[in-house]
Amino acid sequence: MAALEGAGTGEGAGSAAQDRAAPPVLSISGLKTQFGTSVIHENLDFSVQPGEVMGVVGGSGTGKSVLIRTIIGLNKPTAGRISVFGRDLAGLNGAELMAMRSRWGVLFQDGALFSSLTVAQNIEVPMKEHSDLSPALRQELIDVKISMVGLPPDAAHKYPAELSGGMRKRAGLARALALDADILFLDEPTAGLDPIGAANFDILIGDLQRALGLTVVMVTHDLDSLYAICDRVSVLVDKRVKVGTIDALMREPDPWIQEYFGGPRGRAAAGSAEKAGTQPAGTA
Ligand SMILES: Nc1ncnc2c1ncn2[C@@H]1O[C@H](COP(=O)(O)OP(=O)(O)OP(=O)(O)O)[C@@H](O)[C@H]1O
Repeated sequence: MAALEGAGTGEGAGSAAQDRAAPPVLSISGLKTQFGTSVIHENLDFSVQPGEVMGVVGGSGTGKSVLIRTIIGLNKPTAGRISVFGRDLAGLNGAELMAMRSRWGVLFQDGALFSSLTVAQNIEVPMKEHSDLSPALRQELIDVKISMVGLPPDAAHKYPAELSGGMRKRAGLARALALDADILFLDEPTAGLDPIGAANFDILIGDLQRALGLTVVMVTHDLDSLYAICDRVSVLVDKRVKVGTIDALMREPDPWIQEYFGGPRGRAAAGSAEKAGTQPAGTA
């Protein structure tokens, strides 16, 4: 990883506002994850800068979802250190961890909404858990979040089963942003959407990232998303991570990386990004 970390200096497609000189928002060092005898990550090191959109890719089973779950504390690292806003997560007490959790939002693949709650009630869950806002203020904020993710106002009273897949993802995003998060973790946000729905969701994430100054860490299989909104990409391969701009990664001899970015799908995504005038990450 070290050879590539910070390899590209060009601004990416996502967030021109990222500050490479500032202390990282997220810093991972020597991370090892093991389940029984199965080692998933070995000695991972990487960091994410404020305002950066970091993609996370890798073959099936390389531990992309486990990485996100480990960062947000749902899985305990076997070894290594995870720091967010300069604080080692392992050193936080319960109250500090709770406060830290209110600074990030998470959107899992299926939106992970509570099926027995309406969209408004789903968005209200983190507000109730992490804030002492009055019910009236919560209601006002819920309306703002619903509109922010491009849902119609009447979506507030609908149950997840009454929404399309794309709308469910938007509702999940509204819930992830319920508390004005600084960091957004997204696990396969465009999975299951048709290409137009996926492209629209990428645009929404890019717009929100810029408008709110978010730092985004996004697991994806979607090459179009990588080109459209990511500044750099972390590739999980052989239990390790290689981090760089797409441009820098394409110079990596690793066969999986070559196939992924240089294969037919990678070339098609690069071609459509060029046609659409989207600047591929790190090729400035
Ligand atoms: N709690 C757990 N206990 C044991 N093994 C686990 C656990 N969670 C994940 N794994 C294993 O860790 C490996 C990585 O899983 P993960 O879901 O992170 O893969 P992924 O890279 O996200 O894959 P995909 O692209 O297919 O979704 C898999 O082999 C999985 O079976």
